[in-house]
Amino acid sequence: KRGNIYLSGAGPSAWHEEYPVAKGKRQSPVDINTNKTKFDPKLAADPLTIRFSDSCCQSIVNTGISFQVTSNGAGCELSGGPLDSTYQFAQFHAHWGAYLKTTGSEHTVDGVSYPAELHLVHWNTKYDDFKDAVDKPDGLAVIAVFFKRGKEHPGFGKIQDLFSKIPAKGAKVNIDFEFNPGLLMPPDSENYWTYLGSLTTPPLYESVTWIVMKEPLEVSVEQIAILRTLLWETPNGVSQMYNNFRPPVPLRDRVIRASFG
Ligand SMILES: NS(=O)(=O)c1cccc(F)c1
Ligand SMILES: [Zn+2]
Repeated sequence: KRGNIYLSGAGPSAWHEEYPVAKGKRQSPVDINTNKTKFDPKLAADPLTIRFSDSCCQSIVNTGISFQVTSNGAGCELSGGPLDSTYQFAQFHAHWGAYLKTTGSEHTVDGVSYPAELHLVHWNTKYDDFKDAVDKPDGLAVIAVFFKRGKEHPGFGKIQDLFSKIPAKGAKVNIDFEFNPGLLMPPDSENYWTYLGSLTTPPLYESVTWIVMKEPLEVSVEQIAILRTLLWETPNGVSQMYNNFRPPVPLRDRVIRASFG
C-alpha cells in the first residue's frame, strides 16, 4: 500500500521527492562517530533533569509505522543539559529491524546499529501544544534509548502485552495500569550525546534537539521478536511490522556534543 512510508516506492531514499527537507542541513538520524564528538563541560555542569510519573501514560495506538504510548504529560518534564526551556513528555514509540539482523536502530555508534531504538518525545512548553511546537527549530526534544539483547525487561513487557490488542493501523486501547516511562531509561542516563536534528519520519521537520543515551537498555531476545508481532500494511497486504527505521543521513555542518569526557 502507498501508506507504508518504508516499503512504498524506494522507501526513505525517495522521501525527498515529497519532502525536500529530507536533504536538509539538520536531518536525523546520524552516525555518532565517537572520534568526532566534543565533550561539553556545560552539559555536565547543568545536568539533564528527566522527570516521569506513574500516571502519565494514557493509551497505546498502532500508528501504522510503530506502536505509540501517548501521554498527557502530567508530571513528565525534561529540562537542563542542552535545553534552554522546559519540555513536556508527549509520547514514546520505537524503531526496529528484521529477524536475526543486527540493524534496527536509527542512530548508529561508530557505524554499529542496535536491534532497536526507543524515542521519548517531548515538546517545548513555550509553545501552546505539541502541534504548535512540532515544526519549530526548538520545538521538540527526543530522548533516544538503544535496545540491546540481554536480560528481560519486565516493565517494557507490560507495554508489549498490549500489542495483541492493537493489531492494525489506528487501533488504540487505554492503559489502565500505572506505567512510569522512567523504567525505560538506562541505569546510567547521565552520559548522552546531543545534536540538533529532525523528525526521522515524514514530514521530517527540523525541530528536534536529540538526546541520545550512551548506555543501551537491555531487553530479551524474545522481547525484540515481540516488536515484530505488531502488524502493518505493505504492498503485499498486512504483514509483520519491522525495518521501520530511517538509516543515518549526512551530519553536514554539525558537531555532536557529549555530556561526558
Ligand atoms: N521518530 S521521531 O523523530 O522521534 C518522530 C517522528 C514523528 C513525530 C514525532 F513526534 C517524533
Ligand atoms: Zn522515532
